[in-house]
Amino acid sequence: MERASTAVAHQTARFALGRPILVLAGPGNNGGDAYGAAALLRDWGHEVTVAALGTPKSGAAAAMAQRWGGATVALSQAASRPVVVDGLFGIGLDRDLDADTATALCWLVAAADVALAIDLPSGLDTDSGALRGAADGYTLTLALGALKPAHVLHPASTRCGTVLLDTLGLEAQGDWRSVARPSLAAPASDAHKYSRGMVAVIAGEMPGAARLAASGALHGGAGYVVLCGASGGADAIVHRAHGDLDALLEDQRVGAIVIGPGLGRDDAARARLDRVLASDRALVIDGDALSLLGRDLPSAVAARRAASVLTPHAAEFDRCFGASAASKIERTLSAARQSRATIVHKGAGTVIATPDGKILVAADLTSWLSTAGTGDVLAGLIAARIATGGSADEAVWLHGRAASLAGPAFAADTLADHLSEAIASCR
Ligand SMILES: NC(=O)C1=CN([C@@H]2O[C@H](COP(=O)(O)OP(=O)(O)OC[C@H]3O[C@@H](n4cnc5c(N)ncnc54)[C@H](OP(=O)(O)O)[C@@H]3O)[C@@H](O)[C@H]2O)[C@@H](O)CC1
Ligand SMILES: Nc1ncnc2c1ncn2[C@@H]1O[C@H](COP(=O)(O)OP(=O)(O)O)[C@@H](O)[C@H]1O
Ligand SMILES: [K+]
Repeated sequence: MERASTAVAHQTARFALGRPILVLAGPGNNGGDAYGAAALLRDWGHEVTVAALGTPKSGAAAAMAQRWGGATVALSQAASRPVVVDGLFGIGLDRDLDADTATALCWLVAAADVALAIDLPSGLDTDSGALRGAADGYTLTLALGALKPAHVLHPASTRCGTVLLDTLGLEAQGDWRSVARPSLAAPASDAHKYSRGMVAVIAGEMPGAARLAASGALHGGAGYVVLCGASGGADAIVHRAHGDLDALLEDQRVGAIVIGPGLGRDDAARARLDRVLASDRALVIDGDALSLLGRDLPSAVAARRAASVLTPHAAEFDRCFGASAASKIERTLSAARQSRATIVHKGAGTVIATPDGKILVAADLTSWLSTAGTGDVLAGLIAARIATGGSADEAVWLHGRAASLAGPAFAADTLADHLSEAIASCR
């Protein structure tokens, strides 16, 4: 708590620039951090007011309140100040904020020029990222010890402002980490198109979606991309008829197959899906393929001999694994274990889980990705990374970077054009 209060005081001082500071102190250790920071800021010469909610419950927090020693006002009586430090609740919040607390907090945060949350904005569920009365408008959140799921999961993440992490020297081992820029080498000097990674995309009723996936694979670094059952698309994509599917599944050079984008849900689609599932090729299973399998998906995929990557958005995830109130991280991990597949659970705050229990979160994806077809590009890109010996999280990072490079209001058709620059930044 000493280290936490000091970190909070330092960050606050950097932003306060002499302006009056209001510190909100709750009854738990989050409040303890707040009292300790208030005492330091006062000792450094800042004008500090403390608004208290309840009395400190732990010995450590009580000691910090004693160190503050000065007067406190009740939260409900607090006047606004240009700088607000929120130490009402952190990871110990176990129920919604009551209406009076939520109202006072919302008003004080909104009225401040700078609002800093200690560890978490008060009123967020740490593990699920659900809103439990939190205010809007924080400038920054100083995460203490380690990042918590609420810092990266939607909707909580949208309330945090800029998240800064101070590990406090605790070396806390989290069970998940953020998707990071991969390091990608250029192809070996003796590379050829097949050794670079060969990807097959199986088309269906809506060939445009499969074309987008093929384009994602091609621009994502694959050496050879076959589009099976659809014509058109980039000139470098090789076309095969649906009649060639069995031969393609036998082709040992094929490193990964994408099935699902635009596949359709009729009998022909189902028959193609069953043939592909029975193959010993690595698969990326997306869109209609996920919906066709529905609740049969976990067992159908777990029975496969080769690797599978599933790329559901929220509705597809529920269709395959059932709806639940548990956190996106827990649900994705459980789905990965059940299906013995890597799951890329898409959406604002994409969560990736592997069957061996590794969890990665991509929190800072641009919301311009929410346009039709970007998921198809991602499916192809994942296949390209897998066919070249890489991983799904590399693809998620590249997809996010390409979307940032594409700028606002891009169309999925142009997203793959930015993958080259995204890959170039991964040396
Ligand atoms: N752990 C570490 O390593 C470190 C932890 N650190 C800090 O400690 C923080 C966690 O502290 P914490 O565990 O005391 O929880 P915290 O969020 O202060 O609140 C819990 C209190 O609130 C109460 N309560 C709950 N919900 C409520 C509600 N809606 N409305 C009203 N009351 C409610 C609940 O009591 P109850 O009323 O349920 O008896 C309990 O008294 C963490 O975020 C970080 O800042 C750092 O100092 C450094 C390292
Ligand atoms: N609000 C958002 N913020 C960030 N990324 C998003 C958001 N909405 C969607 N995405 C991303 O955009 C892609 C959309 O995929 P998907 O829903 O399958 O669409 P489609 O099937 O039309 O391609 C996914 O990669 C998803 O993570
Ligand atoms: K807080």
